[in-house]
Parts: sequence; C-alpha cells; structure tokens
Amino acid sequence: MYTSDRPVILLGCGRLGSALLEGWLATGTLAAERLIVLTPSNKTAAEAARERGARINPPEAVLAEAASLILAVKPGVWREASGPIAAALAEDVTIVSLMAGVGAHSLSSVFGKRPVVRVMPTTAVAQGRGVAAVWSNHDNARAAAHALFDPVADTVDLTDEGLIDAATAVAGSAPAFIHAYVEALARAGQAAGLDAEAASRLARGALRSAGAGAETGAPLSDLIARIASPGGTTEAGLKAQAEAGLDATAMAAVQAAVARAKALGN
Ligand SMILES: NC(=O)C1=CN([C@@H]2O[C@H](COP(=O)(O)OP(=O)(O)OC[C@H]3O[C@@H](n4cnc5c(N)ncnc54)[C@H](OP(=O)(O)O)[C@@H]3O)[C@@H](O)[C@H]2O)C=CC1
Ligand SMILES: O=C(O)[C@@H]1CCC=N1
Repeated sequence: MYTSDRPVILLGCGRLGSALLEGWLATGTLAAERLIVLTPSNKTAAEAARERGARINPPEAVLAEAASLILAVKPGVWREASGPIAAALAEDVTIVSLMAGVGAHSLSSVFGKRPVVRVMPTTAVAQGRGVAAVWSNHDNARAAAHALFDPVADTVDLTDEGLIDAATAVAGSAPAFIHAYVEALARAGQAAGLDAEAASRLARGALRSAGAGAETGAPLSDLIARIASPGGTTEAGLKAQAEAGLDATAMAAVQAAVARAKALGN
C-alpha cells in the first residue's frame, strides 16, 4: 500500500500505463486524488481515474507536489517527454522507470541526483496479478517501488541492474511468448481435426488451467507430473516437444529480447 500523502505522476497512459491505473484503483493501492496522469491524448483509463478524482494534465506547478514519477512512455520518446517536466519536479522525487533498456545512468542525465528505481512489470498488474522485477541502488526508491507494485504484482528484487534485460524477456515480454505458444497449440489442434473455434477455446482453456495450477504455488515439475500419466499422452507430447527444440525456442526468444532491450537503451 502506498502511504505517502504526496501524489504520483504517471507519464504515459498507453497499454502499460492504463493497466497500472486500473490495477491501482481496483486494489486501492493509491487514492485517485493522489494520481496525476500526463498523456497527450484521451485515454479510457485516465478518464475513469479523472472521474474518481485524478488530475489529468494539470498545470506544471502541480508536478512539484509529487513524490514519484512513473515513466511509462516508450524508450524512444522518454527524453523528449521528460525534458519539459524535469525542472518542475521536486528534488527528492523518485524516478520509477518501467521502460525496457533505458539505464539508470541515462535517466540520471535528465533527472540529476533524484533516486532512480527500475521496475519491469507485466500488464496483468491491471488485474492485480502481475509480476514485476525491481532494481535500485537506493533503499528508499526500492521501498517506494514496492509500495506501488506489491499490491498488484509479485515483486522480485534484482541485485544488479544488468539483470533487468533478462527480467524484461522472462517477465515483461514472456506473456506474449506464452500466448503465441497457445496460438500454435490451437493451430496444431486444427491440424489434428478440431474446428477453429473449438481449437481456440480448448487451447485458451488449457492456458487458464495451467495458470490456475501455477497460482497454487506448487513447483512446475510437480504440476507437470500430476498431468503426465506414466506411459500416457502427455509424456509422449512432452518428449516430442523437447526433441523438437523447446529449450532452444525459449533460449532464442529470451536472447533476442535481451539483445533488443540493450539496443533500445543505446
Ligand atoms: N506493454 C507491456 O507489456 C510492457 C511495457 N513496458 C514498457 O512500458 C513502456 C510503455 O509501453 P506501452 O505501454 O506498451 O507503450 P504504449 O505505446 O502503449 O504507451 C506509451 C504511451 O506514451 C504516451 N506518450 C508519448 N509521448 C508522451 C509524452 N510526451 N508525454 C506523456 N505521454 C506520452 C503515448 O501517448 P499517445 O497514445 O497519446 O501517443 C502512449 O499512450 C515502454 O517503455 C515499455 O518498454 C514494460 C513492461 C511491459
Ligand atoms: O515489447 C516491449 O518492448 C515491452 C517491454 C516488455 C513488454 N513490452
């Protein structure tokens, strides 16, 4: 729970910014009156927050009240988006960057000595069921990030900023990798004779079932063992999947995402 009386600025209200707004308001992490949203265009989530008391694009002087600035803009535009507001911020404001690739050193080149924390969440923060990697050199900044993200995500502290790129691949991007796998499963189901709708519903249901299993907290190896009857269909499928290069596929996806994060930061 975020307990500071001072507001939080959300810079950028796109897919991730909107998901965060929804999650914070749904979980009561933050009273809407404490939220300031800076967005160039109208967004449904921002309008819903405005109706509950959030300030959308207020006069610049208001920004000095904030305790935290959340950067939820694209890595390619953060400098032009931050430049005009940096001077208006309090000297002690915590910079909470959700951006892939952009390092603390670059952030400090714009925000000076203000403490920086990097957080890499998934969009399931909207449902209060995300996961988020957290890295900072500053204890207070890390604590501020935990106050904002613990209510909407399983937060995983990283000891080294260099690990954020790996976390971006394995958390931020990975839900899309998994959705793509489920789509491939549905296509394979169609190839095995199911019609498109049945294949899609069955594959999505399998994803939901896997998620429900994962949410019990049981080790994934136990969950696999519970489904795979000795000598049965699952064992046969798992063996074929491994032989077809499942590990290599995951490795390729993670390595490509890590490389892209590094390129985005340059
Ligand atoms: N989507 C995801 O799952 C995740 C994303 N991230 C990170 O979050 C960040 C945002 O990604 P995502 O939400 O997907 O991107 P989006 O493009 O959906 O959102 C970015 C938003 O930034 C807004 N914006 C652009 N310029 C400004 C400005 N000057 N001031 C304020 N807002 C501005 C855009 O406004 P407009 O719509 O009006 O153009 C847009 O809505 C990225 O850095 C990404 O690395 C991290 C983890 C997961
Ligand atoms: O695709 C991206 O670059 C962002 C970062 C992690 C998820 N979405």
